Amino acid sequence: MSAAELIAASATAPALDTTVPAAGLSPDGLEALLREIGARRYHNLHPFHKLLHGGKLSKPQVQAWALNRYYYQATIPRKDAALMSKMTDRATRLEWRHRYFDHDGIGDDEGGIVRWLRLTDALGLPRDYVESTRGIIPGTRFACDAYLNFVREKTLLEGIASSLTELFAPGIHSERISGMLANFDFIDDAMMGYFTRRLGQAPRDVDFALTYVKAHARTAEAQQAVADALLFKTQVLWAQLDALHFAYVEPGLIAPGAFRP
Ligand SMILES: O=C(O)c1cc(C(=O)O)c2c(n1)C(=O)C(=O)c1cc(C(=O)O)[nH]c1-2
Repeated sequence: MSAAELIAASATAPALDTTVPAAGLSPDGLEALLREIGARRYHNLHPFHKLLHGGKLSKPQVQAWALNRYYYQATIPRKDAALMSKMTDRATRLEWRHRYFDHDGIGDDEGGIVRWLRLTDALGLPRDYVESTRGIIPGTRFACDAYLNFVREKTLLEGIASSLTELFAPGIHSERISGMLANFDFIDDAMMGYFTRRLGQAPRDVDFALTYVKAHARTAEAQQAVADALLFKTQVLWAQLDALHFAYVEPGLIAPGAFRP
């Protein structure tokens, strides 16, 4: 689907109603609502991703994506550390802590952030420039910081619910690996290492988070907060791609100081 077709489809799509009924939902009813939010709002639908996975971007545009996405990667373990500080129960912390180590690394595992830097290295971006985050666009910084602040400020249940976009991540990761390998001659298997690894990690993460949310959101009010948290998170992801599209696709207005191909 082209960007124009996507825009036309979204203009005529029926509204998404995420109101939880006053009597509340069953745990499976809540899961169905969350899956509906993902089906309608996840960033796999964003035109920028269609361009990326379809090989319709130039190498400098792919560099801009990888450079900006580094800030999301670097925010995730900070977010998970903030979330863990809200877990008064040791068993829950023990369940969650591998998510932190998945990104920062532990023992022989170098972790996701280093795997991401291997991608930016191979794309020709200097590591100190990437790690400094000097070149990211403002929209990336504000969206990622909003996610971190959301988790800091909201309840543990809302924080866990906001991670549930990962329910939909394995699909987009597979699409990205195969699409980018097939469509860009400057991408190879090693550069997709971050996503290949996530294919095994994300399903395990969401199993726990989804079970937790279904067990703990037992009132209509709590279920509404969960649905709202997931919606918020889809907006965190969407806003990053809107900003990238605006700066590096069209109209091509790059903020002062941001990476210029
Ligand atoms: O490539 C993607 O589209 C994508 C999306 C998401 C997501 O849905 O938030 C995550 C990831 N990747 C990812 O790699 C990752 O480690 C991750 C952690 C989280 C989270 O909210 O805790 N989301 C995501």
